[in-house]
Amino acid sequence: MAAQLIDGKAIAEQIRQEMKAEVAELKEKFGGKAPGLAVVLVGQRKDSQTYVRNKKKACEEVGIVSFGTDLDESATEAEVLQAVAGYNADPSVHGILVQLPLPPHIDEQRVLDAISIEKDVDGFHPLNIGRLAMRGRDPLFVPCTPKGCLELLKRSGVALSGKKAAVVGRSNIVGMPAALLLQREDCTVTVIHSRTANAQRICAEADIVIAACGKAEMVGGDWIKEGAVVIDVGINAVDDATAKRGYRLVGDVNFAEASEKASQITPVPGGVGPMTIAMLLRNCVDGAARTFAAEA
Ligand SMILES: NC(=O)C1=CN([C@@H]2O[C@H](COP(=O)(O)OP(=O)(O)OC[C@H]3O[C@@H](n4cnc5c(N)ncnc54)[C@H](OP(=O)(O)O)[C@@H]3O)[C@@H](O)[C@H]2O)C=CC1
Ligand SMILES: Nc1nc(=O)c2c([nH]1)NC[C@@H]1CN(c3ccc(C(=O)N[C@@H](CCC(=O)O)C(=O)O)cc3)C=[N+]21
Ligand SMILES: [Mg+2]
Repeated sequence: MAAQLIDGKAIAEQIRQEMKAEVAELKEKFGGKAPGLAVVLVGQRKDSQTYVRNKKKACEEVGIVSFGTDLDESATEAEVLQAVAGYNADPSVHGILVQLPLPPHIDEQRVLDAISIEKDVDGFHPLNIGRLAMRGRDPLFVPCTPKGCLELLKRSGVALSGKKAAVVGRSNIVGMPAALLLQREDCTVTVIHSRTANAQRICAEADIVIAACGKAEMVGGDWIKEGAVVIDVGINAVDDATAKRGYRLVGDVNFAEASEKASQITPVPGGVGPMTIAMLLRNCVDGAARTFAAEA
């Protein structure tokens, strides 16, 4: 039986429409003040430029003012820190995102730690992650990609409490926070990583699978339990001379195989990617609303 498609692109579009109305209300209530998002981009990576462009477009659609600093690949760490400090101090900026990865000569941790926790819309600050991990505590911001995965599950009517979930990958920005979020929803979570023995067999026991291992189509049909819900975070470019851009995107899940087993599944592209951007805007609007209320 073929799985039902979870249409991330359509759901993200709907969320942007909801936020558009909220931003208009905020403006009304707080004397015309609008949420502001600043994006710092270092270097000329094609994929990073694409995401940053998509973020700016989405901001405009929703009514968020976007700010940007584009630095050369050769920029120093001090220059990046200076851009962050400027946005930390700027009252019209409510969210700051430093696009990753940074060039190797720049210390990513030092830059991320410099972002004011009140403006950490990526949710990567250790204080936000720490609170996410603790019972009875709440972070100011939840990382956008895992938050997008959970939003897809909720809006697709997937019950989470008491379910077995498997997360393939344990990175700070996707796998680990995704596992924490599922656990907060009362799933019983197994985290699978590169040293996990019998990864396929363990994954095949899960009712819910979030795949974020960065390996094209690694999660095959035999990793998926009949009827499981599959969220594919992976974005992998594979060369394809017949494709418009010379490559096409595939996920970390073998879609053709997994969709024969799953009850619901996200596509790549058009799944988690658009939700990541929608959740970034969500965090930005929430941060601005908190700040406006505190100022009023
Ligand atoms: N849609 C979106 O918005 C986003 C998509 N992505 C995509 O999601 C994927 C994951 O990204 P990210 O978390 O940054 O990647 P990382 O490379 O940082 O992490 C990959 C994780 O997968 C694990 N892993 C690698 N190989 C295997 C294996 N053979 N078996 C089991 N686990 C394995 C690694 O284990 P170990 O810890 O042991 O090394 C690691 O924990 C990528 O495809 C990326 O492009 C990322 C961000 C946003
Ligand atoms: N500080 C920081 N925060 C991030 O959130 C962050 C980052 N750095 N670095 C890179 C990753 C990756 N990421 C994506 C965002 C959108 C799509 C997206 O919109 N994807 C479209 C396709 C895009 C295309 O066609 O190339 C889709 O899946 O349908 C993908 C990936 C955010 N990341
Ligand atoms: Mg680095």
